[in-house]
Amino acid sequence: MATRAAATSLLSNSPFFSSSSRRTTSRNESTVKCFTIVRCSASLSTSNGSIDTPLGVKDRPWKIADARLVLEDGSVWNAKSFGATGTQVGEVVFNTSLTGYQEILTDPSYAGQFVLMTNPHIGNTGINLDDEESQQCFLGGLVVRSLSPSTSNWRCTEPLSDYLAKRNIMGIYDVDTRAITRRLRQEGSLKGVLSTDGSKTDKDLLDMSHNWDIVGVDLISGVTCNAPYEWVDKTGSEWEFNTSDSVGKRFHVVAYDFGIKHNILRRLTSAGCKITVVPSTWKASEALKLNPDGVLFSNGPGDPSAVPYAVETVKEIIGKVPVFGICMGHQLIGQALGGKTFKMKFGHHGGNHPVRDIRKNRVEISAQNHNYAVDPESLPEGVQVTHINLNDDSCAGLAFPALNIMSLQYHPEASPGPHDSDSVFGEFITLMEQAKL
Ligand SMILES: NC(=O)CC[C@H](N)C(=O)O
Repeated sequence: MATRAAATSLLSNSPFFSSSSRRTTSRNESTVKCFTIVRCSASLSTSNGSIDTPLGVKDRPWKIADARLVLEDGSVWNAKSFGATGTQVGEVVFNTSLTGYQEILTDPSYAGQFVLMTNPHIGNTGINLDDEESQQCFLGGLVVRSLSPSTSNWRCTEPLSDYLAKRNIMGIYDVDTRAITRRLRQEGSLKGVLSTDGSKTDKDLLDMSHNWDIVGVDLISGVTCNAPYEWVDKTGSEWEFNTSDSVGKRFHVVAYDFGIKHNILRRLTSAGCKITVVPSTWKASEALKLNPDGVLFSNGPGDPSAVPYAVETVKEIIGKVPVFGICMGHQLIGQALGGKTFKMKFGHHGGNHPVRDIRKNRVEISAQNHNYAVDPESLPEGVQVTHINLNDDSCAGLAFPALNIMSLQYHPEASPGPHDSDSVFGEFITLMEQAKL
C-alpha cells in the first residue's frame, strides 16, 4: 500500500489536483458564499468514527471511518478508505453500470472526477490483465457502497484495493451512495474532496473544493499520447460477435487521441481499419499528409469548450475526408460546425441509457459517459440530429452528409456496456467506402 506522504505528493503533482493556473472560467465565484458543514453518515458512524447503528449493533466489520468525502455543499460523508491514501479533489459523478468497474477506472474521460458506483457491491471480480481501457487510471477516485471482501473470477490477478493502491488512486466504501446519488440528481454535479488526512478539518476540505474547478479546464492535454503510434489489435476471437461484410477490408484511419479508449481502436481494427493514433495537438495538415481514408476524433475528459485548438483541428479536417466523432469528438465536431456545448445537470454515466436512432427508428441501449452536450438549437442548417437520448431528449448523435460527418455523444464500443450500437463502426466504413467512389 502506498504511504500517505507518497500518495499525497503524487496527487498534488497531478494536473487535476490544482487547476487554478489553467482555469479560464468558474461557475462558483459569485455563487459560493457560506456553507454549513453537515455530517451525513450519522446512522452508521459516530463523530469519533465508530459504528453505532440505530439497532445498537456495534460489531460491524468496519469500526473506524478513516476517510471523508466533503462535498462543496458542506455535506461530510464518513467512509472507510481503500486503495491510496491522501487528499484529492474532484467532481463526483454517479455511474449506473452493473459491471465493468475496471473499464470505468481506466476510461481517460473520467480524469478529474470521482466515480460513484450506484451498484452497491463492487470488487467481487477483482482485476484482470485484459480489461484495461488505457494504460492508466486517470480518474480522481472511486466511491462504493460495499467493497467485496473476496474476489472470485477465473481471470482475476489481484484485488481491486491493491490495484488502486499501486496506481495511487483513492477509494472509499461504506458510504451511503444512494443518498449521494439523490443529492447529485437534485443539486447537479458537485465538487468534493476525498481525504484520509486526519489533520485536515472539514472546513479545510470544504475550502479546497471551493478553490478548485473543472469547468473551463483543458484535461485532454493530461491524458493524450506523446507521439503517434500504430494500433494493430483486433477484438480477441473469443470475444468477437460481429461478422459483418466490412471485416477484412482495409481503410487507413487517423485517430486523434483525446483520451481514447482501447476498445474503440479494437472495434475499428476488427471492422477492417489500419489505425494511426496521433496526439491531441497533432496538426491537421500532418494528419492529412498521412493520406487517411477517414479520421476519428475520440472520447476525452473535461469541458469541450476549453480546447479551442482541438476544435480548430476538426475544422481543418472536416470536408476533406470522412470523419467520425465519439463523445468528446462529437462535441468538438458540434463546435467546429458552429454549434455550442453546455454543461448538463449531472450528465450521463452508465451502461443503460436508451437512445433512439431517428433514421432507423430503432432504440439502442447504450453506454454513456459525459457531462457536456451539444445544443442542437445552436447548429447550422444541414446538420442532422440523428440520435436522441430518451431519458432527457438530449442530442446523442449528429450527421452532416454533405461533408461525410457522423458523430455520437455516447460509446458504441461499450466496454463496459451493451453492444447495441456496434454497427456504427460499419457505418463509418461505409462512409469511407462511398467517399472513395
Ligand atoms: N466520454 C467523453 O468523451 C466525455 C466527453 C466530455 N468530457 C464530457 O464529459 O462531456
